[in-house]
Amino acid sequence: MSSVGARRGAATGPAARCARLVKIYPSATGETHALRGIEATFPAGALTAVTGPSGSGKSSLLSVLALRERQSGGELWIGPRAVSALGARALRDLRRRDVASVAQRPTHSLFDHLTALEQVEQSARLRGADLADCRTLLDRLGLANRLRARNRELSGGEQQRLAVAAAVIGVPGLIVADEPTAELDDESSQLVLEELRRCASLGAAVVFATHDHRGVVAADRELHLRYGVVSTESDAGGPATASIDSTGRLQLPPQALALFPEGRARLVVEGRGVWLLPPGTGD
Ligand SMILES: Nc1ncnc2c1ncn2[C@@H]1O[C@H](COP(=O)(O)OP(=O)(O)OP(=O)(O)O)[C@@H](O)[C@H]1O
Repeated sequence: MSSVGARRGAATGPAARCARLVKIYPSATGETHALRGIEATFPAGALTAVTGPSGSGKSSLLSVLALRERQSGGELWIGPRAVSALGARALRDLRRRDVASVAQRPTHSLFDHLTALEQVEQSARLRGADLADCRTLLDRLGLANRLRARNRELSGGEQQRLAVAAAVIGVPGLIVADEPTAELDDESSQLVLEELRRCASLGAAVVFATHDHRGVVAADRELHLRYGVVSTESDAGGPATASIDSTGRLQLPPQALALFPEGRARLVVEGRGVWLLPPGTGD
């Protein structure tokens, strides 16, 4: 059984959770604060779509979640384990067996010298999965006739489906995919989303970034990022709720922000709610 989350049905606690997560990229001209205190939970058995405008921090969040990048601050728990407390060996084991990722550019997740079947078999071996499942999986993703093809012989869409296959074989507890349907037509997109759904139904926590309406519709929940924080959260088809972080901050949507040109508000706590009023206005 995976150490990350519940497997084979019966989903229980979160497969991953982050609190006050910060990611800062240093550069010659200064620092970019890509994540500014993310608070989020990624439940086992659920498909979470991470959305938001370009530059809002989706890929940065996914890279940290997938253990490809270390956070600059805050905490990330994978299953019960705080990532900041893990040594190199424990991290490597988690990456191999429990956390799978599909990079935004599929070739970054693939090896040029291996055939499609060999790529998936390699992941299967690392996770102790049954090698016989590899062909079936590639078949489900529409790649049955590309088993012996190498990357350079595959189309962008085929590479993307292959990267998904290598990530999901053996159903690791946490599957992180950066825009896994970006290169795909409707039919192939459907195959990928069905495969991610199958993994969730087997107990994996699936987290994927998307600009794609098809992806949002297929997900159980949506986390919407703006300026490196979770702006709103919603469950499938339900209303979005604004996210309030552990320090009490919440992000106003742009249309509400326009009501406060001075960047200040008067807070009136009343009964079960709170009024947010431009300074100087009456009750
Ligand atoms: N390796 C890096 N070095 C420096 N800055 C980076 C790096 N990666 C991302 N950034 C910056 O961090 C911010 C968030 O980028 P990120 O790629 O996480 O956003 P995104 O929401 O995934 O965008 P997109 O939808 O365009 O992929 C941006 O300002 C980006 O320029």
